[in-house]
Amino acid sequence: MAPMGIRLSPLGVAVFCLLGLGLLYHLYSGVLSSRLAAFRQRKTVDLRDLLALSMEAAVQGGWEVKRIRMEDTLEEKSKGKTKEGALEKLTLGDLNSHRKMYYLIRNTYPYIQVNSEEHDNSDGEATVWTRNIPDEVLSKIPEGKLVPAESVTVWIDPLDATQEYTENLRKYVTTMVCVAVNGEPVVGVIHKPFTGFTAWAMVGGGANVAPRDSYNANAPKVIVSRSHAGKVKGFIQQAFGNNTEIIPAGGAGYKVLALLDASDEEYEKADMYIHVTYIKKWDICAGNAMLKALGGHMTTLKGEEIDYSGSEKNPGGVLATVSIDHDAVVKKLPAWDENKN
Ligand SMILES: Nc1ncnc2c1ncn2[C@@H]1O[C@H](COP(=O)(O)O)[C@@H](OP(=O)(O)O)[C@H]1O
Ligand SMILES: [Mg+2]
Ligand SMILES: [Mg+2]
Ligand SMILES: [Mg+2]
Repeated sequence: MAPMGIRLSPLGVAVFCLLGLGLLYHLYSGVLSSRLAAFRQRKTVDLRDLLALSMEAAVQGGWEVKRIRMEDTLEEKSKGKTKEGALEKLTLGDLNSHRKMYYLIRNTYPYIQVNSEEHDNSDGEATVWTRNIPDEVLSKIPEGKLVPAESVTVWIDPLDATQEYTENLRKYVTTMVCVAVNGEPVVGVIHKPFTGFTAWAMVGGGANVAPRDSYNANAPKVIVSRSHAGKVKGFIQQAFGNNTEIIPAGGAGYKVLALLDASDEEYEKADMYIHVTYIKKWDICAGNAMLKALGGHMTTLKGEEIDYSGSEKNPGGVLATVSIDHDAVVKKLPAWDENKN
């Protein structure tokens, strides 16, 4: 019996409850669907998959780099000047390689951040990764490693050593991909289009290159830029003496391989790599990941770690070593002022 003599019909109660539920649904559906969307975006990616994809991208970009060089259709242009006033060259090799590499990665993982040195206005390429992981990777890295997609930044250099590419100095030319997680470089791929060799490494995973047996930290052979050298020679002589052997070479990727035991051709066997001008993160991230995976270091000239998220700029120079006391080398370097080099 309801109070004050009102009788509730069961049908009325049911209709009332349904109306109430409808109202609640209406009020909360917006909230629920946006929560659901946010949940879906919390995607993960497997770093071993990203390594294999990076290798595939570097190889496919490398085919374009090689083809354009063989056909001698570089269509060399200038993108402008570096901070120090050197011409920044751009060729069809850089652009075609960018298209292959960038869209292969973007189409496979549309929700991760990919930063390439080059850009294009085309509609892109309809390529997707085959999901094939090379046996050499599977045997050295038996298990995948998941990370949140939003923590990943991929850096692409579709053609490193463009200057040397235009001079037909083929051995310096590489294509590179790097994967950083929360700004830390963890996967590095450096591919040589003209020998077909692909160097790869994953921090805490494995690598197909290794440090050499010995390095000379006291009287080192130092590898440096041949086309963006700045005042590197004086800087090195101040640290290690006037008779220090300095090896000018093209390409940031090449110079990292010259520190290692890479098997595809003869390298100069450098003990350290020093760069003093304004290099970008797509030039150095892959080498940094590779050295880190092998127990080595790449830092600014003050010994600071380089953060591979956010802006592409690295104004603090580069010191790269492996199997030697990196901090002791930093201490030997002259005081560093980025505005004076
Ligand atoms: N001061 C600078 N400003 C801009 N880019 C620089 C630079 N110094 C070096 N780089 C880039 O770093 C790479 C290696 O340089 P180097 O061969 O002189 O050691 C080259 O990459 P790209 O060829 O991909 O442009 C070069 O353009
Ligand atoms: Mg480069
Ligand atoms: Mg480049
Ligand atoms: Mg360039």
